[in-house]
Amino acid sequence: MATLSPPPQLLSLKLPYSSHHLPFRFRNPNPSLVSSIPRSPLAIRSVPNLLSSAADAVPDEQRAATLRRLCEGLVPEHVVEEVGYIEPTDVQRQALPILFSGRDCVLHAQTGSGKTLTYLLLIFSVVNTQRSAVQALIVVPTRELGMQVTKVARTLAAKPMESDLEQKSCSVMALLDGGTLRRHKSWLKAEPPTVVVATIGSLCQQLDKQILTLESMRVLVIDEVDFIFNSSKQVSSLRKLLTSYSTISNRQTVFASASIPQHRRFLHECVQQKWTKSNVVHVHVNPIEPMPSCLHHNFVICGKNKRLQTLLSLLHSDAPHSGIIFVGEQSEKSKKAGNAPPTTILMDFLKDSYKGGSEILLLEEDMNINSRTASLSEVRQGGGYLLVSTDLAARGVDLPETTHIYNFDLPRTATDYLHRAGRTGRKPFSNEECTVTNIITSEERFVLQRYENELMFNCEELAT
Ligand SMILES: Nc1ncnc2c1ncn2[C@@H]1O[C@H](COP(=O)(O)OP(=O)(O)OP(=O)(O)O)[C@@H](O)[C@H]1O
Repeated sequence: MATLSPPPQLLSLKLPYSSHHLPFRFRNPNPSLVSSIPRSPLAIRSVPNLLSSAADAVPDEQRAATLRRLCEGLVPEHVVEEVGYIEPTDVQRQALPILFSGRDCVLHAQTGSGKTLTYLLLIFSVVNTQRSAVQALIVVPTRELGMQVTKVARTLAAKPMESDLEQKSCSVMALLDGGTLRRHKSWLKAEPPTVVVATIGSLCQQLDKQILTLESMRVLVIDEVDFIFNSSKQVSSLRKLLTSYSTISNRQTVFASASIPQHRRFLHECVQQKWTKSNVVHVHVNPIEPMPSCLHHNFVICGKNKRLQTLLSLLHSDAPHSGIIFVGEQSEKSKKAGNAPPTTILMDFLKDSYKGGSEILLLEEDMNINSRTASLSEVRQGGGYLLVSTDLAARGVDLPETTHIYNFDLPRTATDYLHRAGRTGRKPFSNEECTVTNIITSEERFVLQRYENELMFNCEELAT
């Protein structure tokens, strides 16, 4: 699908504007950007049409609006400066005016398309740092994603030295599984942070003990919403949270994911259950191309007992600077039989046989929290890496330098494929080509074919 974006341009430039303060709580969006979006309840089915007609009605000059222009008068100046990007991605261009108008949104856009910045800009436009209360809550499925979102939010919130010292800066707390809840409890009691990024388990503990309350909440974001709804461990807590939040007045709700299976049903349920207001907007970017187009998909067929050797020859021929190797979870049966986990077998093999320069790191649920944190921070340090991971790294984790994905085991569903593949190709305006290579047996070819049909991409066979 054609994008609305002008040609690629230099990214990550800090804009040369002075950093005077604009009002934090000025909530009127640029009227011409949202004037064609009716405020009355929407027929959900008409939402995609409505969005495209809203975009069509926007004059060319506004269609090319910079991020700064979209945020003008709504997001504090120092936050806009910290963003650094000039051009909005498609999801940012389409969703920001709607979010700034106060509407609830389902952000449904490709992996790596900038959904995080979209909802964070909304949060910075809404919160009042003079109030000592938690006003925004971002729920994420994993500790790893939580740490990443917290880091981006804190970077954006950081105020420059020369800024108005009377204005308090926005504080961001990470309330994540594996953290020290006692420390959080004292923090929440003494000086509530403005924004909390939480995994649902840790969040519910604090809500149940009434250490954290929802009363002053203005924005609730559920990131990777389909994953949390699909997780038997997390879904009931999420439903409970959404039901409690639905009683709060003056609230805004945002759901985000690159995959929202049966999205019409989901939207219907959101309205029925009052998780969102009835005029919720479904911002669906690139619906006919769910997979980023810069990805090349390959497969190699080999026997089950040849997979390690096949991976090794792929690594030697690709010589990836930075790559992720996804491995399936160990089955209960294999655990009971006392077998070593597949991740351990693969790590041992690579450490012995792989002679490339990249550091080999591991990320999986069974590691202790400190080792998990250490692996990801080493990867983020730059330099080359080969990260061996279970699906723990498949959702939301942003490692923009990753150029190669290897599915050592085929993912269980097309949705899992989409998210694993989406750990590469994460530089929105880059032409860099990234590859996803699947190591499969001949029996698995038809499963991969099914994913290709479902996600509308082509996979090429590599000669061995
Ligand atoms: N306007 C922009 N211009 C250039 N890069 C951007 C822009 N907005 C965000 N990015 C960068 O794009 C990368 C991907 O963004 P982000 O992590 O928000 O993707 P996402 O849509 O949440 O993906 P996923 O569905 O995988 O979670 C990040 O490194 C982010 O800094």
